Amino acid sequence: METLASATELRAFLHGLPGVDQVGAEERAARLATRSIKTSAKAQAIDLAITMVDLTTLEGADTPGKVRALCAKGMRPDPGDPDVPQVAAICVYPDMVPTAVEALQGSGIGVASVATAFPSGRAPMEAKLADTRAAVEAGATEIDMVIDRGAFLAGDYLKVYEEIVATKEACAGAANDGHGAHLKVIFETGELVTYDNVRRASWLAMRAGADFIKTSTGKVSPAATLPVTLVMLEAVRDFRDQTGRMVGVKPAGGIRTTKDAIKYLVLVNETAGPDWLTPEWFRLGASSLLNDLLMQRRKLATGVYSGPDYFTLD
Ligand SMILES: O=C[C@H](O)COP(=O)(O)O
Repeated sequence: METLASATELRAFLHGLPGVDQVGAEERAARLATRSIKTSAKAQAIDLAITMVDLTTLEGADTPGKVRALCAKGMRPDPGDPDVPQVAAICVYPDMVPTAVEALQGSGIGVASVATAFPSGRAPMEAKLADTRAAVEAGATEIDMVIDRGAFLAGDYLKVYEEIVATKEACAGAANDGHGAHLKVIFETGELVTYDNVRRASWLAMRAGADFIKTSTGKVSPAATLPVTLVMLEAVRDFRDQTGRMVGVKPAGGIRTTKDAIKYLVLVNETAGPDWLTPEWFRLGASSLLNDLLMQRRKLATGVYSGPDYFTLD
């Protein structure tokens, strides 16, 4: 993160970024989405995708029992096959963090908490920071904050920048061995409307210290799309070229099939490059993708399609 001269400097920087070629981005994403991969590579891709899943439940009706069941599923996605890798993280609301921390103890799986008045981002700053601190103190290893889209769309970039900086500071709690929680910054790209805004939000968040940039909350349509993710992957690639710092990317919302997951992996490889093809730098935020990955994995291994009833619900 860096010290900014002023709101004027930030606005000039963001508006000085090259505009996104909308047609070009959409065509490139569509072209990459048609790329086929060999069966052996598909098996590897499915396992890689499983390791990248932030297995998510973000419902008003979430209960400790549901969160514990999700944690069990994340640790051992297919009880019938111990070779299936575990997921990257379990993503929950802040009040469910203690339950997830306890259930995942010793597993190495991260506990991601949404924060800063998720999903709208509409609350006084102090409430947003308290939200974040509570999650970190309860043991969250990752914080998925939402930006203030209203401020962004009104052109108040400095406000958004300062919120990200303050949230990053709140992530540096006493928990997590003193290293602090990793900060993912959610743009809600469906509300930012243009690819130019997505590029601006990406650079704004990265300059403010984001560890990850994330497309969506899953509560607004459109959520994650391939072209939006392409724009974000270009941003993290260019940011590393300029600063030497790597930032991760997390598309989230509406990703439900193995086919979709593999399209994202191809996009990562071809846009940011293979350095990003690890759970450290790329995640798939999803509430109901894991079962399809498990079904396709089993089908590849046995030739038999097990059907959704075979696996526990996710
Ligand atoms: O961060 C993850 C999203 O909330 C998940 O959205 P989804 O339920 O559409 O998979």
